[in-house]
Amino acid sequence: MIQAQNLGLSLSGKAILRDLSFTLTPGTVTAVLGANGAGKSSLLTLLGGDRPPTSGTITWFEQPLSAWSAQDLACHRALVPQATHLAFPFTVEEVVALGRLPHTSSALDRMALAAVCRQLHLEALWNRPYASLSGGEQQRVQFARALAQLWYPPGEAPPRVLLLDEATAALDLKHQIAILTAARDLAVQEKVTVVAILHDLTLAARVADAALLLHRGHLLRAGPIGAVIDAAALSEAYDTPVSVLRHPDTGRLLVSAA
Ligand SMILES: Nc1ncnc2c1ncn2[C@@H]1O[C@H](COP(=O)(O)OP(=O)(O)OP(=O)(O)O)[C@@H](O)[C@H]1O
Repeated sequence: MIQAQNLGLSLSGKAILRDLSFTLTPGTVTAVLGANGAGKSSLLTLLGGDRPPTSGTITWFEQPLSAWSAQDLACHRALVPQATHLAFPFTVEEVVALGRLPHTSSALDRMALAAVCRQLHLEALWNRPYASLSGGEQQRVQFARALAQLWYPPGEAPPRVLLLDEATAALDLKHQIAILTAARDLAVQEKVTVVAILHDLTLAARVADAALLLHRGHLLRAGPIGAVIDAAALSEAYDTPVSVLRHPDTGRLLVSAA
């Protein structure tokens, strides 16, 4: 369980996040929603331990996040950013292997790389130079790197956190669903806590169990996804009329500008 209590963040004298309190449950996917500049990426940097909050506390699996060492954190949480440009001429395999750097067993590293390559169907890209890939292909490789980082042998399931910062924004429909389904599987099957910033609200309604809706650094709404995907709350958060409909065949929620 991850608990955030009265979180605040100020940068360059500006209040970016104010008084956020919420709980993230292992085995679930939580979407972080909100307009540009609402504070979503800033919140992810706090949740991943990359920056301390200015006020408030974060507890990670019964321990203050500040008590986790950098090495321990690296073995238990992975972040996929919006885009990653590398200055070195790495192959895809070498980029995915970066995820194993915090770990110490080369035998397990090989198993992790083989498992992730197979799971994400990266065989055809495996020996290609990373820089030669399209933006969407690079994003899939970064996701694979994060999965390799969080990979443990069957039977071992330490607490883990996967943070996705608009990680599917550059992907086509099929790969968006594939990546978010893989993240969801990791949550359901291995009790990983997944937190994903998503701008596509229909996609969020489809893959997330819960959501945090930010508005100008405040938590406007938090809870089960069905309660947060609400026309009035979304219209306020995005400062534009939003409509929420239900697909007549699948029953899934569809969200669009009204
Ligand atoms: N180092 C900084 N100094 C001052 N202000 C900052 C700094 N970093 C971010 N901000 C501001 O904090 C606010 C929140 O930024 P953040 O990147 O968290 O928003 P976001 O919700 O992720 O936005 P987007 O959807 O556009 O990616 C923005 O107004 C941004 O300009």
